Amino acid sequence: MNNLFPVQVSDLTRRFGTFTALNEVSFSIAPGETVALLGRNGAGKSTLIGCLMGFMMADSGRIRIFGEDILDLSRGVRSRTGFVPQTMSGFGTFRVGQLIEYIAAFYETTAPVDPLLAEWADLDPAKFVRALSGGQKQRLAIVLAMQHQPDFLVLDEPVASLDPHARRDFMNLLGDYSRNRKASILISSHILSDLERLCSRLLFLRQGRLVLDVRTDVFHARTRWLTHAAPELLLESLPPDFQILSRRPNGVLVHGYRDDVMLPADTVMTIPDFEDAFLDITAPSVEKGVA
Ligand SMILES: Nc1ncnc2c1ncn2[C@@H]1O[C@H](COP(=O)(O)OP(=O)(O)OP(=O)(O)O)[C@@H](O)[C@H]1O
Repeated sequence: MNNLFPVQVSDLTRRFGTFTALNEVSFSIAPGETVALLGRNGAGKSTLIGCLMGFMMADSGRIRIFGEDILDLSRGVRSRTGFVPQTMSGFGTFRVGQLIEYIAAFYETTAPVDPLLAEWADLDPAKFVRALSGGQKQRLAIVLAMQHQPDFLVLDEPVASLDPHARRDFMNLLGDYSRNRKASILISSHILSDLERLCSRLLFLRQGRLVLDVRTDVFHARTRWLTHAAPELLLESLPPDFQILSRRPNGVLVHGYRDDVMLPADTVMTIPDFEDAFLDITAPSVEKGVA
């Protein structure tokens, strides 16, 4: 693992009683990378995010943020991180403008909110937080997490309550932010089309395990459905570097596909749609026999 990566997660395991919510998860995030955290309900995304943000302790494994252990982060490193929760709660008695100033003080930020972010959020600073709609609260949560221009930003389903206009504009804003600032971004969302467009890397979690960690362009170039009337023949012919992600009665979804591999005659190769691939890769029923 590259020591210079701002985010390094190694062999992270988190249990709740006898249930293992995260199972030896390892990955890192480079500067300027926007990484999608993908998985069904209960796959472990929020647990992983909780550990990454220091809200929750892992049972084993290690997290380093900008070279520091998550259990012992300096104020300097904390001020380089930002977090957008699924829903914003509390602070109802603050006015929007007051809360923005209050949170900015923790980061020792004196600069005003970036005009593009402020324009996108379109919030009335005089309004009480308790009087905001769900989507407006989510916009405020985003402003609070990004106003100090973090170098590592984590977003846990940040767009669920945003309308389609606000969602599209925010995704564009986030893409520009990551490119311009070279920030490392981890985002979980169930809106796959957004993640496919925005993210340069994909992490697929299934039942607490990281089953695939891949660059988005590589995923598209090298993930294929292979089907054959005699699927056992097809399976026997697959080279060891083809990772089987999912099985169906007549074939397999593989990652690592190359054109130069000889497959049985009449093998049909198709390019999976991203949503279909997600459903197959993350389905718990395919656990058996899958790499
Ligand atoms: N405090 C807890 N006590 C017991 N089990 C928990 C606790 N928190 C989470 N879990 C379990 O851990 C697993 C992972 O939960 P987690 O919230 O991380 O999933 P998720 O991928 O974020 O799901 P979603 O998409 O629904 O938000 C689930 O099976 C959940 O029931």
